[in-house]
Amino acid sequence: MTRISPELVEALRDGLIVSCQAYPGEPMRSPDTMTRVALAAARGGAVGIRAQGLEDIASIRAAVDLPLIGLWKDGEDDVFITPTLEHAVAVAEAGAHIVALDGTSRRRPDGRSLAETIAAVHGTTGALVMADCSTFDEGIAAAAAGADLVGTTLAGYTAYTIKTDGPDLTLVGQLATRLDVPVVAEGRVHTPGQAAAAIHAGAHAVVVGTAITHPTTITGWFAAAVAQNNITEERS
Ligand SMILES: CC(=O)N[C@H](C=O)[C@@H](O)[C@H](O)[C@H](O)COP(=O)(O)O
Repeated sequence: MTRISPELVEALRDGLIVSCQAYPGEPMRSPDTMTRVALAAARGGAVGIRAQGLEDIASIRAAVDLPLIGLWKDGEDDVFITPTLEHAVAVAEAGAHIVALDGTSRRRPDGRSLAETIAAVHGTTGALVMADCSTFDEGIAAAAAGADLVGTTLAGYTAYTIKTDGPDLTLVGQLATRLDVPVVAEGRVHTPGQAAAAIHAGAHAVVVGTAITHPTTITGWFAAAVAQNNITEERS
């Protein structure tokens, strides 16, 4: 077992982590494609990569020499980001330096508490843990449960949180003020300005996914703007 050193987290400070994920059935859903996307992100200045699925994690770890946050989305339950200890251990064994897992207060499918899960990941794999949270209280609880990093990943994606237009910078700021562990801003960071604002709000690092690595969504943004422009011109 190799224990991941804290210097790896230090290497993420004030940096951009690029999330390279394609969803089931999408054209870019293949480990080779995601690895190429991650290599391209590394060339652009990413200090870390976030990747989903065991094959993508293994492929990216072999090809990209950057800290790797891994997760495994699975199941139809509310808790779907690396939902059980079994998933978390598999993510670490696939090559993730940091295992991202659901850090909310919701019941986990295997019945383990967050603290039990984190302790077991630390004990059996040596990987670090990033807790993907949705509220201030969850972030505080996740740090107390032993999380090495706390992310705002699920803010706006639980039944009891509101999806802000853009990243939830208020939550980032509140957590960064209170916590000793690094806070990672993640979710709906769509512009360079928002990424910079997240660091300014106190984030240790910022994760950007969709706006860099999901061409279907990005194309949709442009297509909608062009269509809107056509409507405006027709009216004038
Ligand atoms: C809620 C959820 O399932 N988030 C996932 C977590 O890994 C991904 O689908 C997101 O793309 C990622 O968090 C990055 O966020 P954005 O794509 O908004 O930059």
